[in-house]
Amino acid sequence: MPAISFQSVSKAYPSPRNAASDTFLALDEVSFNIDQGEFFGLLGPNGAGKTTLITILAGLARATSGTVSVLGSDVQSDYAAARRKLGVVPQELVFDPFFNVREALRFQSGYFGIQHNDAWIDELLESLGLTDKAHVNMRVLSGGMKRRVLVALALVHRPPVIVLDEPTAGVDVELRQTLWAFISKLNKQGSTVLLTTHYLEEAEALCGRIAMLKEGRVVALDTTRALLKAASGNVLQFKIDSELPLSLPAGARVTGRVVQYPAIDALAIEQYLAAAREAGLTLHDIEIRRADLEDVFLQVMKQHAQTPSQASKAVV
Ligand SMILES: Nc1ncnc2c1ncn2[C@@H]1O[C@H](COP(=O)(O)OP(=O)(O)OP(=O)(O)O)[C@@H](O)[C@H]1O
Repeated sequence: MPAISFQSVSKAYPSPRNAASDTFLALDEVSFNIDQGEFFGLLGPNGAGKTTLITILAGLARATSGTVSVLGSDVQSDYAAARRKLGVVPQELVFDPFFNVREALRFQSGYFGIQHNDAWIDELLESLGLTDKAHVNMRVLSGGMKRRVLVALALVHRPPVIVLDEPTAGVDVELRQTLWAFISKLNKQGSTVLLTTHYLEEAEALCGRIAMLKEGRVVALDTTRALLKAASGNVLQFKIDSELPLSLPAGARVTGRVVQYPAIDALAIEQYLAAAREAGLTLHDIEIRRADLEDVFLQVMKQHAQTPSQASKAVV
């Protein structure tokens, strides 16, 4: 039995552009399974439909069509059972301002009918670096501390399936390390993890399999290893002091002073370097590296660039 199953999931919202009777498909026939024990990444650009899919998984929104189940429990028809098996860390910082941290965790335990949960609550506080905040009111915690509490709240009932929706957006390095060490430990102990993130180096390091969504459709789904292997070869990277001259070949990714060219072989690298020399460019910190998940992501998104028919994907 899969940990999570999405079968032909579609979600239509009222169209933001067109007449009131029009709808817009935020999810379009999304189907895939996540096996028990996987660390699975769900990636996609802004607006791809990741949060919509997670909201449906958490039973907080209804799919327009299709079915979703958690360890065999349908998220609609068997909501309570599915919810008990899931721990969802939401993207938004939602919390009750009247409780301190320990009270909030006890209250959440009660919601799931769990009494005497203090040993596990202590372990959660300790693992997430929250022990000295246990008696602090949620209202006065910093954003990063509130995010830690959200993780603890999601895990308070020891769910076998953990869903993290951009858990490291805007959080410091220390929390990232603490969080990933803890989540990886739970994964090694058998928990299934579904992660959405825009930090592709985190996804590359943590996830065994990855699905990429674009405009509500799955456009790539494979092991991280296979996705990286299928990417076209190497990347030539260098820094420049000036603008990139127009005479240089197209296809560069430019971030500030850093220029990156996808380079299939040595000949391609030589050609880029020759073009730079002819243009009189001074190159610094020249480096040739293997394509990483960010390169793969950009390649996949480019392959599925919006076509005119998709641009007007409104369904009347
Ligand atoms: N309640 C809603 N009503 C109408 N449209 C919505 C609603 N919620 C989301 N959408 C639209 O559905 C699409 C998918 O949004 P969603 O939030 O799922 O994307 P996402 O992949 O999570 O993006 P991000 O990376 O920015 O969090 C977007 O075009 C969004 O504007």
